[in-house]
Amino acid sequence: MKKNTNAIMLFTIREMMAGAGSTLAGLMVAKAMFQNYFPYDLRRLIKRYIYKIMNLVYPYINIRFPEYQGDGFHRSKAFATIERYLNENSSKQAKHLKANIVHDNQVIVLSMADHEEVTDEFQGIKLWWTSNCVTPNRQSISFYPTEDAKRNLMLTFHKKHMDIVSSSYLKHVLEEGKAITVKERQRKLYTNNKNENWNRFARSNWSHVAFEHPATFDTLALEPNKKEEITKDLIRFTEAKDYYAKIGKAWKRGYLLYGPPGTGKSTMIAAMANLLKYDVYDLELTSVKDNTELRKLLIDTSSKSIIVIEDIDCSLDLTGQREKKEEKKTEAEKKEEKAHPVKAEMKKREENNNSQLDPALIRRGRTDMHIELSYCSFEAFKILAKNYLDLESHNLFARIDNLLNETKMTPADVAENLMPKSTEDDEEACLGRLINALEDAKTKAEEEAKARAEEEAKAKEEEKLKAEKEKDKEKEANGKEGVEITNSVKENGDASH
Ligand SMILES: Nc1ncnc2c1ncn2[C@@H]1O[C@H](COP(=O)(O)OP(=O)(O)OP(=O)(O)O)[C@@H](O)[C@H]1O
Ligand SMILES: [Mg+2]
Repeated sequence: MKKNTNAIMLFTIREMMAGAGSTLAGLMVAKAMFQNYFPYDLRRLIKRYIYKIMNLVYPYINIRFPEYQGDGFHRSKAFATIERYLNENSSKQAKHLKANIVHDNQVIVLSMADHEEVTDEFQGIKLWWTSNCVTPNRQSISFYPTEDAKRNLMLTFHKKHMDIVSSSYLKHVLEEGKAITVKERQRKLYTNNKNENWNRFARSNWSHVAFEHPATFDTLALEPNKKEEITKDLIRFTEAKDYYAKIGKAWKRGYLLYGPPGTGKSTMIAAMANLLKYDVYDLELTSVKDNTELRKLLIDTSSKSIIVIEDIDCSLDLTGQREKKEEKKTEAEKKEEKAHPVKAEMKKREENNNSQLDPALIRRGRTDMHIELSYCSFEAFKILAKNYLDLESHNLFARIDNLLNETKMTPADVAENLMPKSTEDDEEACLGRLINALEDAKTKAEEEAKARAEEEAKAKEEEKLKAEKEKDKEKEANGKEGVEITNSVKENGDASH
């Protein structure tokens, strides 16, 4: 039964083909006659008049955007951008769509299938876009690879709208298309840290992987008003292209994020990248040879990118100040650092605060906004409790609020305590663990403060004793001198007599 159906279908097509064949044959004969019996000049004249008449009766203008331009090897950027723009409309309007699977088989992007038409409206005018595909007619057998089908997009509109189309519609299509491309593209995390797998012949100085950090401003534990201030600043910046051009300033903005380890500096960078849909360039300054290389790296970044320099205070001594600081270290300090390198590194990181940085680096213009990320506040804790336990309130919150006021704990440590460690770990257990950790931290801090106070008191006592001894010594010395003076006075006195 099924076989029969197929057969009927085939028959019908053959019928149509036969009909079309006779029409085509008729046209071919007419064309051959036209070419054989009319002299060249007369043919040209006739063609010109035919076009003129066509122009009079056909009031539309067609603009064709081929997929490949020039050498035929490079896909036209305009084509790709227009395609993106049309995808937004076509997936709602067109009945035949093509599915393109992108981003490692994770995302399906629908686009207009060949020979589909969609309408668009702009400033009250109507325009039509058609997608065409011309397959080369191959009549001979060739050993060479076959030529691909040529695709193009055709824009049709009434000729009275030519001004609007050329002055604003095309610009609008390209800008919208670009914005959609940015929104949908697989973002990348670039790094200039060349490992052993580094391809020496690669054209770029950056290597990259897909950027897939899930952090967002919603999940970032930070006071809501600070969050709002930062996100508003970022959005204002992205929308200020014309403003930057007007004031003659390069369209870039520097943010200095500072704070102890585990307070969310790197997390915030990921949240910024996700908010703006920008690529991230992780610039490892210690791998940069000199200024020329740095400049090359910066030139080689794409637009819409966030360039991150982690631990800027530790990675490069821009003014040689750190070297001087190193030189000033006492032998004992150097020995201590060698014996406990991890502790020394932690200390260095703890010193990572605003005031320790080279002023040239953090002055306005280089870094426009300074953002301090600090120990976990109660507001920040509430966000973490929502993220990790889906909890908005609990009777243990008040206790945690008090403890957070009394002791310092980084959001990283709070998060670690809140995270359920087994299936039996319920919210009560997680909050209880955090309370224990906070109490431990408080006791430890108190003990440390006590020990420090004792040490300070001891040092002061020692200092006092030392000072007293010095004084005694001085007195003794002064005493001797005094004696001598007395003697000399006496001698002088003697001499005067
Ligand atoms: N403010 C925060 N909001 C949400 N999660 C946070 C926050 N701070 C820290 N975390 C959690 O702690 C982990 C470590 O934080 P992150 O790497 O952002 O800290 P950092 O400030 O960059 O530290 P470092 O100075 O060591 O680089 C993150 O993966 C995240 O899970
Ligand atoms: Mg970090």
